[in-house]
Parts: sequence; C-alpha cells; structure tokens
Amino acid sequence: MAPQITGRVKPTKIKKQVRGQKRKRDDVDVEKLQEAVEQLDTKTKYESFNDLPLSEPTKAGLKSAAYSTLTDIQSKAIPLALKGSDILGAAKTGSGKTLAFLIPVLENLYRAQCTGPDAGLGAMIITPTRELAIQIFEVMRKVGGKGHLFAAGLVIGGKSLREEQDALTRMNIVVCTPGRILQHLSQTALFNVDNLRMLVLDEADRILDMGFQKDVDAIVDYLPTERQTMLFSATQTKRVSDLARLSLKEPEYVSVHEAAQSATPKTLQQNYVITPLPEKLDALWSFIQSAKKSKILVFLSSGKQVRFVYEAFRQMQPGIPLIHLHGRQKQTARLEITQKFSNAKYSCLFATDVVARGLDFPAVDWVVQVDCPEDADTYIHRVGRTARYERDGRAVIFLDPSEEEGMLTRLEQKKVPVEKINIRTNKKQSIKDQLQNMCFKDPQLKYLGQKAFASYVRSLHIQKDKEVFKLEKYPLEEFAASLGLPGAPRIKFLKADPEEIKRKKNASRQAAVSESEEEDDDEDEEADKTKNKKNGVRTKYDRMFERKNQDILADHYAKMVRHDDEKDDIDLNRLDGEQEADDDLFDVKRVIPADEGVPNFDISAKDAADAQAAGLKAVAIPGAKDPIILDSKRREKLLKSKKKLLKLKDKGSKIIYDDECNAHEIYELEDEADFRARGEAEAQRRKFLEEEAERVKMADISDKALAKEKKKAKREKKKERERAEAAGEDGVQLEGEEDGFENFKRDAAGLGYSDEEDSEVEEKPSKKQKKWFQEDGKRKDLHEEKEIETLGDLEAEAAKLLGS
Ligand SMILES: Nc1ncnc2c1ncn2[C@@H]1O[C@H](COP(=O)(O)OP(=O)(O)OP(=O)(O)O)[C@@H](O)[C@H]1O
Repeated sequence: MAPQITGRVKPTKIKKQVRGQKRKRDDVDVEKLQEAVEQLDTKTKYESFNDLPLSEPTKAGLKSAAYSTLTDIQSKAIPLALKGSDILGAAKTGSGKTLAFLIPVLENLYRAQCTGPDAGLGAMIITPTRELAIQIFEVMRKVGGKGHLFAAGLVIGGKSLREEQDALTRMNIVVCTPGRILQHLSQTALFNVDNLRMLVLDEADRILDMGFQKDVDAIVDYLPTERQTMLFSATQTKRVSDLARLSLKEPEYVSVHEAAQSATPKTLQQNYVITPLPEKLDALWSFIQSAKKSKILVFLSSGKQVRFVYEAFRQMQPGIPLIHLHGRQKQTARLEITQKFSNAKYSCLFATDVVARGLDFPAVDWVVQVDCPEDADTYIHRVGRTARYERDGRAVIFLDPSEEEGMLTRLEQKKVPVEKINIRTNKKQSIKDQLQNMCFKDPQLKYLGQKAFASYVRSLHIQKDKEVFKLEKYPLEEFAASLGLPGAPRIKFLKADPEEIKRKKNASRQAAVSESEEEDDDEDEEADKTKNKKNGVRTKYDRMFERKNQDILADHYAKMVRHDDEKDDIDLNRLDGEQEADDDLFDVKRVIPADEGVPNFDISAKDAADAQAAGLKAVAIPGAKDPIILDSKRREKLLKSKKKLLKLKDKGSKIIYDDECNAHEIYELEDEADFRARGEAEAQRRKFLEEEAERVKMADISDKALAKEKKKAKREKKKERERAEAAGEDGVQLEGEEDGFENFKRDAAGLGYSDEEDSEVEEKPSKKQKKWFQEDGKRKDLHEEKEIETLGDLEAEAAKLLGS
C-alpha cells in the first residue's frame, strides 16, 4: 500500500480564508484542551471517551466508529499518555491497545499543532509486521479521518523506494516496519525527523527482540532524545537494558495483567490434546471435519509445513474453504489472504506466526496450534487471535507427549489456564493411507512433504527451550510416514564458517526478518547452536544432520514445485538484496530409489561414468536402458530382488496394428508429401476443428438423451417405491435423505465439548457422542453447550459463536 496522505492542500483564496478561520478556532480549542489535559487526574478511572479532554475531530472519529466506553488499558494509559508520560503498556490480547496509543498520538500532535507539510514528522509508530502496520493505519484513518488534517502514511515496503521517499517528506505520522524506515532514515536525504515528538513500539517485546534489535537501535540513534516513547504489547518487556536502549524517562508501567488471574482473556476457552507427532495431521483433519461451520486459524511452525498441509488437505476436499499464509508469499497475496479470512464466515487459514501478533480478524471461532509454539508468549499471542474484545473464542493445542510437561509448566508460569481434553475415538479419522497414496502419485506433493519434514525437524533442532523440545523423543520415522513419505528424508546440516554465520545473521536479521517473518529464516540461530554444541555429546540426530549424500533434487525439479504466490522478485525491504537463504544450512538431500514412483530420475550413461570416476560402482541391468549406480546399501539390496529389478527394466511401448497386420506406434508422423497433397495446412486445421466440433455436438446429444432416460427411470423407480410404501410395504426409505440431515447435525455439534470420559464402548445416538472433543477431567467455567437439534438451533449457535 502506498503512503497515503489524509491531509489536503487548499489552493484557492476562499479556501485559505476558511482555513485561517478554522485555525483561529483550533487555537482556542487547543488552549482549552491543553488546560484540561493539565488538570486531568491520572488516578481516576475514566469510563467514557466523553469524559476525556479530546479534540472534536477525535471525538467525531470515535463516535462514527462506535467506540464509546474505554477498555481497562485505555482508561489507564490514555490519561497518562495525554500528559506526555513515557508508557510501558501491557494488556491481554484483543483488549484495545491500539487505541490506547493512537488517541494520544492524534491528540498530542493536535495540541502541538503538528499538522501540514512544514510541521515535519511528529510521530513514528513501529510494528513488526506489514499486516499489522496496515491494520493500525486503518484504525487511525477510522478514528482520525473525521476532521484531523494530519498527513499520515504507511512505510512498509512493497512499493518503490522513490514513491515512499516523496510522500515521507510530507508526513506528520508514519506507521512503519523497522527495516524499511531505517532504509529511509539512511537513504532519504529530505526525510527529517528532528521534530519527532512521539515514538510508539507496538508489540514492543518482539521489536526489541534479537531479530529487530539492531534496526531499532539504529533508528533510535536518528531520533531526537527529547520525545515521548510508548511501548505496548500483550507480553511486555521489562528488561532494564531494553528501556535504557530507548532512553525511556521514568516510564509509567501500565499493566492490566498484574492483578488479573490469567494472562489470556476470560472469554477464551483453552484446551490441549495429547497427540503424538505422527498423529497430528490425523487429528487436524478430524478436527476440521467436525468444525466445518466455523472460522478456524491453524498455526504451524514453518512456511513449508503450511504449504504442504494446505496442498494436501485441499486435494482431499475437506468441505470448508482453505487458505494459507506465510512470509514467503508476495505482499499482495498476503494482503488478499488476510482480507479474505477477515471477511469469511466459514474458513480455515493455515498460517505461520506471521499472523500470531496483533491481527484483529473478526469472529475467529477456533485457534488450533498443531505445532507447539516456541514459548508461552508466542502461545498467548496465537490464541489471542480469537476471543477478542469480550467475544467468546476457543483454542486447542496438540502436544506431543514429550512436550506436555515442559509446555504446561511454561504456561502455568505465565498464568495461562489450559485444560486437557481427548479426541473422541469415534471422531478420529486416519488420513495416513490417503496421504501416502497422494504422495506416491504426485511427486510435487511428496517434495513439499519432504521439505515440510525437514523444516519441522530443523525448527525442533533450533528451539531454545530444550525442556519442552527434546528432539530425540520425537518419532521422526513415523512422522515422515504420517506425511505420506516413504521414509524419513535425510537432512544435511551444512557446517558454515562462524564468521560467515555472523555476517549472515546480521544481514538477514536486518533485512528478511524485519518484514515480519519469524519462521524459516532462522538458519543463523541454528548455526550458532551447532557452534555451541561443538563440545557436547553427538546424538544420532546430530549425525543425521551431518550426513552427506547425493543431491538429486535438481534445480528444475525445485522450480517445478515453486508456487506462483512465492516471492520471485527482489524484496525491496531487504537491505542487502538477499534472497531466499532458506536452505543454506539445512537441505533435504534424499536419494530417491527408482521404486518409489518418482519419475524423471533416470541415471544417464554420463552420470554413470561420473559416478564411476567418483569411485562408485555402476551395474548394467539386462533390459534396462541405463546402468544403476551402487551408491547405497539399499541399491545393492535392490540387485538381489528380481521383483524390484523388474521395475527398472524398460517397460516397452504400445503398438497398434492396421488392417494388413502391420505394427505401428500409437502416434506416428505422417509423410510430409501426403500431408501437403491434401491441401493447405490452415484449411486442414479448420476442417479438423469443424469435424471435431460436430463430433462433440453429436456426443453431447446422445449424452443428454442418455441422461434423460436415466432420470426417467429413476423417477419411475421412486414412484414405484412410493406406491409400495402406500400399500404398506416395510423397509423402503428414500436414499440419502435422512443420512444427509444426520451428517449436518453431527458436524454442527462437533464444535462442542462433553464431560464424559473417553470410551471405546459403542455409543448410543445421544447428543454427547457428536462432539469432537471430550474433556479429560472435570472442568469449571465452561459455558454450557446448547444441544443442537434443529437447523434453527444451529443458526442460533452460529450466531452466538460469531458474536452477532
Ligand atoms: N473502546 C472500545 N470499544 C469497543 N471496541 C473496542 C474498543 N477498543 C478496541 N476495541 C475493539 O477491540 C478489538 C481489539 O482491539 P486491538 O486490536 O486494539 O487489541 P490489542 O490489545 O492491540 O490486541 P493484540 O494484543 O492482539 O494486538 C478491535 O476489534 C477493536 O475494534
């Protein structure tokens, strides 16, 4: 999105006069406001925006956006911020922190009359992701667009630097991502920040985190030290070193957490299900099947997993619209997807942590965490995408048994109440066979699966919290099988020069991560870990990472599975133009045996010669076109199996015979002279098309006649049945009718919970059976689920879920 200017230039004389008069009125207004702000009692709990000394344009904006009462954080932070204090604001997700800093920004700049191109930049709002910046900008437009004359804009990249440069020099308020604004600070000569009065860091803990550390330090160096600084997040930093870096002056710590019993919204129902890693996709599929009439946000730990799960599930047609979002998609695609998910009533979005923070998707029913988050803070932000601003919401996390103890301890420490539930046995569906079948038939999907496997193992390997993530405890072979892979891909861990790692770390953190993505790009951290591990004990997993084997996934093959929505242009936000560093340190290098159904991996005679030169043995197979190279025990074994060798042999080609019993290939090129003798090529082409069109038309007529006949026969059969029923015959029922309705009811009720224990006992057709989950033990504070009997009940339930 290009920077947008909300302020207007009024060139005519009349307009100038009007403006002059308005300014006079504003001056009086400003003086009065200033007085009122000075007298404001920061200890009072203000309930209504009308009780605060706010300018008319802000009041109008709040009114038109239907904001009337203040949330807790707004009530505590706004009065202090209006008076100019530095603020450290911490409040639960969805509690209205955005307005808590936006209103003071608008008001303080208004009172300072910091409007128009000559006033310069008055406020800078920094956020970790582009999506969040856009969202904040939209809220600002909504609240500030009713009469304020500020020039406000977005600087998040995705546009040419030049366009942004021009607009930046006229802006009074900028909402930006760290990388891009730093680029302007260092490259845009006319961008002057000497008048900056306010600096806001939304999701401050993330921005002050190692990924953005350098950028933020560099930005702060450009800014005047005399300014108001505000930090907001649901999981706030209190580190003195962080605050010192930003030169906060006696900051007011405004926390709504401290007194609260939990760090998450009261209206959020949180559960966990113990799900061994190889069963996670089964569990996810079963879950989606039972919650089709909902809006679901599914978190996975990397973009590769997102792509694989999305592709695989899409092919399996789950009956709910699927979309996916990760940081490697183009900006426009990312925006479209967030928009789509926001507007959807029922939808399932597979995403990485790129949407974990701050995004305000309306009416999300479920947040499902398939992969365990790296820490409790990430958990809090992920689940915070539902149950926003007093609405209900539900969250469920799938924990591998090895993660249970560690993660629950972390959550308890952060005051996150989460209860165990089980998946109902009759709701469990296994999709392993289906995935295996799909991967066997579709090498592209299999390739995505291999990448997903590698990136997941990598993410486990680099996790900081080893009490939660114990790599050796995960059943990786079974996990690979659960993705439909014929075996666990071998993962190669390239050892890099520590100096090179350091250089990359600085460069890629500055560039890539600054745009938002917290996934996939962590090779640098990973490399550090290896360095640290150097003196430690090597496990079988270390050996797995270090294993070397042939690279047979050729470039063209990788390109083949490249998605349209992936970045293929240079990201303007990357300072050093660095492109996908994704696989630099980790790579899937799997030797794919010929019997795994992956085509196009024939070993040519040249390859064989190369292999021999490299000291490998190449063996000629009778009947096979090319020799096979003995580069592994598996291939040596293959030589001993006649059945497997058969697959390597030339399959022959199909031959057809003419009337004189002469053999022909199916497609043979016609003699050119004969072809020319029949006339102009173009005329022949046209004639062929006409004949084909006629043939299709005839086929269509006979198809229709057939369909008509079938319909008639069906109707007659139905009538016959009805006659029989009327005559009192037993056991006749119209096919499908009853079943269809039952399924519909089941799906709807699958959203609920029950109090009963998991049991294998055959279940009576009671309503409780229809639920996907059941609780492990007794749970308090759950809202009663109304039993869904009719379509009307279902609609009422859906309306309740959607908070309408
Ligand atoms: N005073 C208010 N009255 C009514 N609705 C409000 C008010 N303040 C905020 N909201 C609504 O609450 C929702 C959440 O607000 P916001 O996005 O600011 O939360 P947040 O605390 O920043 O959440 P997160 O920690 O996830 O970033 C938004 O849909 C917003 O419109």
